[in-house]
Amino acid sequence: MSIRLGIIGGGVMAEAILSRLLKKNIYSPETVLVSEPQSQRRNFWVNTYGVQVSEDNREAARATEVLILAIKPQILEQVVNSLLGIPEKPLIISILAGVTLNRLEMGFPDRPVIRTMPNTPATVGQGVTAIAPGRHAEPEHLAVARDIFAAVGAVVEVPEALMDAVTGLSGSGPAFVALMVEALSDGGVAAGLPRAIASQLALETVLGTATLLKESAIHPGELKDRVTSPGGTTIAGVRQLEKGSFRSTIIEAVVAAYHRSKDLGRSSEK
Ligand SMILES: NC(=O)C1=CN([C@@H]2O[C@H](COP(=O)(O)OP(=O)(O)OC[C@H]3O[C@@H](n4cnc5c(N)ncnc54)[C@H](O)[C@@H]3O)[C@@H](O)[C@H]2O)C=CC1
Ligand SMILES: O=C(O)[C@@H]1CCC=N1
Repeated sequence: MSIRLGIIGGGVMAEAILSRLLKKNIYSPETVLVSEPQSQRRNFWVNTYGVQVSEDNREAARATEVLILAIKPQILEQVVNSLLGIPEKPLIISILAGVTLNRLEMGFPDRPVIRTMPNTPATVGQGVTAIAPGRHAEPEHLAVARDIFAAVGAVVEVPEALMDAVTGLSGSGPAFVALMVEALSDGGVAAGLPRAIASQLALETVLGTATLLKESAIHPGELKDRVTSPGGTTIAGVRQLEKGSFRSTIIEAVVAAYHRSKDLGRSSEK
């Protein structure tokens, strides 16, 4: 059977995306090929998902429909070189942080290319992916990319100039939120809770608050006002957060990740 979908780099994000595509029967395992240099990881792919595997990137590039680049930005050049002269013309979808459409189109001249930024909640179908089409991407290519990422969560289309900002926020954001869940749990333990209960309370609080904000569409500041009783417990905590520059620290974390994404893009063009 011919390969419809090729994936170069079978790591964390490849698995987050492909596991859902397979689960939703958008691709069947025998039509997918993951190219991955680590033999242990290749075995994992075969044993867990039944997809085809290879250590040769050119095998993945035989894909008739889509080739997803899921390697680290730092090895893009090596991967581009490994694919020089491939005759097939699948739609190329990059999930690489920072790497510009200009760089991708230099590596894959005249081919349809779409730059995207998914995030790890894709693993449970709760991701959000921003997509930006390249010069040769037609509406039907965009539709294919939308279908792929809709299988793992929400999809937004943004101008390419905003992709580094997206990376700083939703691409890196799951790590920032995970740190916050961990810190909430630590706070509970510091106040005397057993760890297991503290972790459950922390996680459910973040999940419940996010769901409430999403379903009610109220502004986060309004929700904060609803929780803070005059002279109560919450305002005592908010006061401490403000002393510790909580919001400013998060803002600066997103901006630092945005700058790092830009740096990765610049290095990949050298
Ligand atoms: N981890 C995350 O939360 C997100 C990552 N990304 C982007 O996704 C890309 C992949 O990230 P992860 O999955 O986290 O990395 P990872 O390190 O888990 O996966 C990369 C895979 O590529 C393989 N690889 C190394 N050299 C190769 C080569 N020459 N040819 C083919 N495969 C090769 C590695 O063995 C590894 O399995 C990165 O560009 C990153 O910027 C995008 C959104 C979120
Ligand atoms: O840390 C990184 O570079 C990747 C891109 C977005 C999330 N993880």
